[in-house]
This record gives sequence, C-alpha cells and structure tokens, in this order.
Amino acid sequence: MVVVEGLDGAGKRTFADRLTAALHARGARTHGLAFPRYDDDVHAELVRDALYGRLGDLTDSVHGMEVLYALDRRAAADGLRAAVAEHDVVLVDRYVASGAAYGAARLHQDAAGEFVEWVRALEIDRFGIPVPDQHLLLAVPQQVAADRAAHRERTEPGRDRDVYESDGGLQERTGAVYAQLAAASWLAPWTVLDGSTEIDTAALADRLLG
Ligand SMILES: Cc1cn([C@H]2C[C@H](O)[C@@H](COP(=O)(O)O)O2)c(=O)[nH]c1=O
Repeated sequence: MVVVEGLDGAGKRTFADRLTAALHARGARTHGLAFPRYDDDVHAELVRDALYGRLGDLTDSVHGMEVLYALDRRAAADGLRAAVAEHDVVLVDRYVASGAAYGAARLHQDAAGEFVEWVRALEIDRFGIPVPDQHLLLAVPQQVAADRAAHRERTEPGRDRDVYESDGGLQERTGAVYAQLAAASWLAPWTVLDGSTEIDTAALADRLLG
C-alpha cells in the first residue's frame, strides 16, 4: 500500500493518475482510493458533514475530527486489506498521516508530538487499520498549493472549499508537520517529491514494482 500525502492543491490527484497510468503501462494491477471517502457510507458522510460545518462546533475539536476520519478508515479497512491481497499496488490518496499532520497543525506546538502518537495508537493499535508500506509526499510551497486549490474551485463547479482549505496558516503548519513525519519515517518510509516540477512517474513506477 502506497500512500500519497500533501497539502490541499499539492496535485495529488493528477500525480496519482499519472503514476497509475505508468503502472498500467508496466502491466501492474492497481487499485486506487482516497480518504476521506466521498461515498454514501455513514462514516464518510459524517466526515463530509463536519468538513462543511454541518455538525456545529464538532469541527472545532481536533480530537473529535480525528476520531471521525479514523472511523472512516476503520470502516474501509477490510476492503483495503482485500485490495492489497488482489493488486500489485494499492494507491491511497491521504491516510493516517493526514490525520496526524492536519490535526497536529491545529494544536499548540507543545501538544503536537503527543497528538501524532495518539493518532498512531488510535488508528493502528486500537482500530487495527493496516500500516502502509510507504508514503510519497508531494511537497510544494504553501502558496503554490493555495493557488492550485483556488484554480480548482473556479474550474470545478460545485466544489466548495472545506474549512481547512481556506486557512493559509494552517496549510503552512501542516506542511511543516509533514516534513517532520517524513524525517522521522513515521509509520513507514517516506519519499519526498518536489510537487512543483514534473515528477518522473515512469522511474517511480519501476521502483514501486522493483
Ligand atoms: C484523510 C484526512 C483528511 N484531512 C483533511 C485534509 C483536507 O483538508 C480535508 C479533505 O481532504 P480532501 O480535500 O483530500 O478530500 O480533510 C484531515 O484533516 N485528516 C484526515 O485524516
């Protein structure tokens, strides 16, 4: 299981599409999914309700939001394990590390380390969510990500910004936490990719299959 992480507007979706095409060109069987899920599962619905401010002040609770994201992942865990068994590469757009990075970025710096470990204990130890094999972090300057997110908002009708996307300071701090998680090889190894340049997805596909 390969997890793609990055700020809102880092280009994860385009990158995942290109990487998937490169994997298919090599005959690999792939499966892709994204968290939070956007289907009619009740857990996914609750996350979406919270993200768009429809659950009152639950959205203000860092731990409350993390529990919702974690429940969404727990509900998908059996399907994920089955997908891993049946495919060469399962590409996941956002996973436990998003929970750690976005949550820690909303807390005071002194509480961030403890929160990151609480996320691991909740999701991996208590919920039994599968540990990924590796992370690919699409690193871009916060302004680049913000410009891309704004562009997407203009060009994709009906796609409103969620509560996090409108907060540039939060995105900046999230980027810093991602860098720390990558440096610490949190949960699994991390590869940091420069998301502001064209990434060599062919070479990456070779490496993932190698
Ligand atoms: C999966 C996940 C996403 N998020 C945030 C990142 C995004 O700002 C927002 C929605 O994700 P998305 O834009 O990738 O669909 O939710 C978390 O805070 N924790 C999580 O566990």
